[in-house]
Amino acid sequence: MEGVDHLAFERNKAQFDVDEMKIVWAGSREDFELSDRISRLVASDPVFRKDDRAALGRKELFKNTLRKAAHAWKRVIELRLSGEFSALEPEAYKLRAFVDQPAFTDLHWGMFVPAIQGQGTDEQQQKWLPLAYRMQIIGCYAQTELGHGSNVQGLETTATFDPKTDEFVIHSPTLTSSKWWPGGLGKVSTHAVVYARLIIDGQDYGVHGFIVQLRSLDDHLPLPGITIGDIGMKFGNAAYNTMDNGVLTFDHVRIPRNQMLMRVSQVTREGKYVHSNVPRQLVYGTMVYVRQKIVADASVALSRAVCIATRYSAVRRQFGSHNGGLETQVIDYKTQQSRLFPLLASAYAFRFVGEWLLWLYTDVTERLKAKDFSTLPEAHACTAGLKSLTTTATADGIEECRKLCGGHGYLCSSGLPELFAVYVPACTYEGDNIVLLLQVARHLVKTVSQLSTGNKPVGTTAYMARLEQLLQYHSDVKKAEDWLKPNVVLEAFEARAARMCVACAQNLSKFSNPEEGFQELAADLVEAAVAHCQLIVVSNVYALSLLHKHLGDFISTGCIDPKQGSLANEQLRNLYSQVRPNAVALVDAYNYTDHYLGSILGRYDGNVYPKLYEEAWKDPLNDSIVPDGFKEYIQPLLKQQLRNARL
Ligand SMILES: CCCCCCCC/C=C\CCCCCCCCCCCC(=O)SCCNC(=O)CCNC(=O)[C@H](O)C(C)(C)COP(=O)(O)OP(=O)(O)OC[C@H]1O[C@@H](n2cnc3c(N)ncnc32)[C@H](O)[C@@H]1OP(=O)(O)O
Ligand SMILES: Cc1cc2nc3c(=O)[nH]c(=O)nc-3n(C[C@H](O)[C@H](O)[C@H](O)COP(=O)(O)OP(=O)(O)OC[C@H]3O[C@@H](n4cnc5c(N)ncnc54)[C@H](O)[C@@H]3O)c2cc1C
Repeated sequence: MEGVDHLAFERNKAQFDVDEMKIVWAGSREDFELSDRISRLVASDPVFRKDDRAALGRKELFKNTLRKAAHAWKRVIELRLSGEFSALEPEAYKLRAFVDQPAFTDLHWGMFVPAIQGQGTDEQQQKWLPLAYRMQIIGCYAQTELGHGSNVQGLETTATFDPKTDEFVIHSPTLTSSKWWPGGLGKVSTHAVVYARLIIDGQDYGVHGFIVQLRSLDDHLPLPGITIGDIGMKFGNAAYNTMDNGVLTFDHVRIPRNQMLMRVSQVTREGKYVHSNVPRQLVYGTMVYVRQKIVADASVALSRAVCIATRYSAVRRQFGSHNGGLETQVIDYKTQQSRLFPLLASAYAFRFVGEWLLWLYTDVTERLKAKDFSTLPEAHACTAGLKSLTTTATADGIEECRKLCGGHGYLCSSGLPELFAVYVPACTYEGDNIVLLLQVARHLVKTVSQLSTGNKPVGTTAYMARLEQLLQYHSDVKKAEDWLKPNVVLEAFEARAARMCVACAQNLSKFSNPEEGFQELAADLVEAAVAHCQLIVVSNVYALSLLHKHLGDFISTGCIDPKQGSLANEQLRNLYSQVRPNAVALVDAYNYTDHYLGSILGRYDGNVYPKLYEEAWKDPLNDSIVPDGFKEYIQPLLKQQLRNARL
């Protein structure tokens, strides 16, 4: 049977309505129709072709990115995808997603514009946003330095107020203060939001954001006192090398006072520092916004990998032929199912948790407008924790999908190597995942310690209010089906997270210096934070596979016993059998075009082998039958062997 038939057969097995599921995945019928329209539009546009990417050198790749970005912007305007004011509309965002190539525009729209929106005064917004919305200026987010990234308070760039001229002097005092990493900075941005230490009259007021023009709007040359370049090739071939991550130094560059972003705190004409009645952490607001976006995108990246691995696993056959019959589809191996189906479930779970986090983020944004800052710590902990959890699981999941596709998964034409290389920095950028989990742990430990003062935990930590009950809890699961009850699963996860947090809090209390204790117990704290974040995401299959993976936690905290652990495993196997006939339909529900998937192994028609064979011949090495270099390097060897043989 040919691959084409395999997938048609698989699709016929589905026990649910795929079209309905497409709408569930998209969020609504309107969202589905929009995604469907835009993905087809991108797929049919030759400028957005991407199958030639792997063979391009850096310069060609980058020029090609500029071309795509300019064309994307043209299409946004022509199709009126940008709404009245900006490309931060869902339509434009979708177009960007389906173009599927990181570019400076991500940082312009994703960080520069939100930084001005969130941290600029009304006056500053009126001045800068129209220019940014029309892309008459292009901006980036210049926070990280060569010497400091995670430790934002450790940044060294200075912005010294000069009362004589009513200006700030932006300066890079050391090599390690060079801005290093900002995307879009290296070759494109005309402006940046630069994070620097505010110095007034010799006093250091900590890190603040400043709008700084970097390049001339006429000839694109760096302005006086500014040195900029690209930081060099990154992991993977094409992958993230479409982005000009940059290095930037300032030599006493002057900017007007009104270019400090002054929503959170201000510097007056007289050089007085005034802090508004708002938490200083609002300066970190852009990071919270992007972390939420990253969580929403995790399901997209994971689902692409899962779609490729699922379709290919249904097409691929190895072993098990009897009497000359067909070999077994690798998707029928229980080990394949136990590796693949939890990822399939995770992609769905992350899709829904992304929606929930968007709700949480929208809620906190509305509250902030009304000067209610009460949910800010919860929003920070959830965005940080879920960013960490989902990106780690997605990066690991993409790599697992590559392995699930055997040798062919290692070919660029499988789409998986590039997907991994583009995705994996998400575990580092916008906050290193461990550093972010430690932020969650701080929030949890604080929540536990405040219980005794009568502070009622809220939001995702509300379960801690039932601490006594959770500390007494022992699962009453008696048979495998009991693990299908959502409450049974949820309680086990709550009890495990609560016990791990309490254990950390108790161990911390043994240290006279809490900071020292926090450093010493960091590994346990990270595990408690993971347990809490997993609790936020749990759902049936996903929850049980997690429970199985972290069985040690559940047993060692006394939430369940080993027998109940085996029952969970038994139930998991039952669930895999139920998922099996639906697997291909479940990935079809993502509605991805072949252009977007960019994978021969994941083709909708399953026609894998002929296309793999065809693709191999397109490699530049196959342009000639005898390779360049044969005469210089191969022939002499062969002749030498011949001589030796004669000797
Ligand atoms: C052309 C066609 C059209 C195209 C249209 C396109 C449309 C595209 C639109 C959007 C695209 C979006 C996608 C964007 C893609 C972007 C790609 C990503 C690029 C990556 C960019 C970056 O990496 S930017 C740099 C990020 N850097 C970090 O994340 C640094 C990490 N470090 C920190 O965040 C912090 O310093 C810390 C969390 C580690 C805190 O350290 P520290 O302990 O020193 O804390 P502080 O003393 O500073 O503060 C302590 C106190 O504050 C609380 N807190 C900390 N952070 C926050 C926060 N963010 N919010 C609220 N509260 C916070 C902390 O909990 C402490 O609280 P206490 O109560 O005092 O305990
Ligand atoms: C592709 C890419 C794009 C980026 N784009 C931008 C951008 O547009 N703008 C921008 O400003 N920045 C950008 N960055 C920088 C990025 O935000 C930082 O690299 C990131 O925040 C991690 O910080 P770091 O490099 O200082 O890592 P480090 O903090 O040096 O991490 C190194 C190791 O130390 C560990 N570690 C650090 N602190 C602690 C701690 N307190 N406890 C325990 N372990 C710790 C980490 O877990 C990690 O294992 C980008 C980075 C990448 C890779």
